[in-house]
Amino acid sequence: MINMNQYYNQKRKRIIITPGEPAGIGPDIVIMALQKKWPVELVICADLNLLLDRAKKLQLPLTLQPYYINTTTSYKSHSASILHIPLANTVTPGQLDTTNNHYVLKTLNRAAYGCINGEFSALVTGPVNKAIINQGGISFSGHTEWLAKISKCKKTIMMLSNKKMRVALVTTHIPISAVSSYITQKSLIDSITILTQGLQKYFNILKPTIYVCGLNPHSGESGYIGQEEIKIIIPTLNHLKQKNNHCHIIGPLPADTIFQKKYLSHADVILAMYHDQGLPVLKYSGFGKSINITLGLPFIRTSVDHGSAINLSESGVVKCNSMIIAIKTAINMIKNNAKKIL
Ligand SMILES: NC(=O)C1=CN([C@@H]2O[C@H](COP(=O)(O)OP(=O)(O)OC[C@H]3O[C@@H](n4cnc5c(N)ncnc54)[C@H](O)[C@@H]3O)[C@@H](O)[C@H]2O)C=CC1
Ligand SMILES: NCC(=O)COP(=O)(O)O
Repeated sequence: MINMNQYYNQKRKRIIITPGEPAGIGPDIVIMALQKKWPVELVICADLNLLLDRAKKLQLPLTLQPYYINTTTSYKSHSASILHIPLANTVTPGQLDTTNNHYVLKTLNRAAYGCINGEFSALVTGPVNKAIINQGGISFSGHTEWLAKISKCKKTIMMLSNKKMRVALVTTHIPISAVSSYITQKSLIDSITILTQGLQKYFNILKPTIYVCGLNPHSGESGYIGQEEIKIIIPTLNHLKQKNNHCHIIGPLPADTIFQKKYLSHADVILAMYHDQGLPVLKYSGFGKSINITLGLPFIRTSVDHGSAINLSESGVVKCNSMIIAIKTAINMIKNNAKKIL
């Protein structure tokens, strides 16, 4: 039986968008993306006046109608529904302010709980500034970890994607000194399982081919440059290769040579061991045209590939391609998942 939230969401798919850090470019890229006509209802979870002021400064048209759960709005360009969450303090673009941290997290929490309870079909996030949230006394390492906590998920997967490649990570926002301790049999099995299920469910890839990076230079050089491959990664992958029929696993391969055409043309995804092993390659191949997807949550979440770029807020030189691709990908993920439910 569906509840009232799900009923109104099913009538017209709703996507909730959080613009993120109010002093950064999040509001700018959301307003820019709203200049297009979208085939779903977009609900912006933010301060109404922040968006109207920013649109004025950017000289872009914007119409925002109050969001009501039991009415749906028509799809028009430069318009959206607004789920108003008031700012704590007036925003000066380009100036981070800890007093607005709770606002940022309130928008995120409201949007995430709305996805969990079926009110929205997907969450698209704009960039937050992790440092200012921590500076205000709240421990925050990223949306990925925050949403996992809210959703009570022990493990999720960060996967970035563009036209050339997908890159997923075993570990996310942790210090480099801690990475090795997070590379365990369990974390590898969980990562590959979540990745496989996510690619099947949302991208229609029935048996994904996953190329896996080693951790150490040259994948440990037979144990002479690090032992993690011999002790953990190779035995775990061998175990999965024998037991797991749901995906093709290749590796571990040295991270410095895995990102070449002959592998990428066969790989559905490259699984890197840590953030800066995989993401610089992906961002070099398409920064601003890539997106970030969290797999393993009980709802769809996509995001931009860039940060809050506070130096560019209101500058008018900001690019919104990543936000547009994040919304389009969320729509496709909703469609692919719906086909499986029917
Ligand atoms: N999804 C999210 O919430 C993300 C948040 N961040 C956070 O953002 C903050 C700033 O991070 P940075 O490392 O400085 O990365 P950044 O992506 O904000 O900026 C890197 C460079 O790219 C430029 N840039 C970024 N987005 C752009 C756009 N849409 N159009 C034109 N130029 C753009 C910036 O001006 C800067 O020169 C950090 O707190 C970081 O943790 C970073 C990545 C993703
Ligand atoms: N490098 C990706 C990034 O920092 C975004 O992380 P998240 O906020 O989406 O967890």
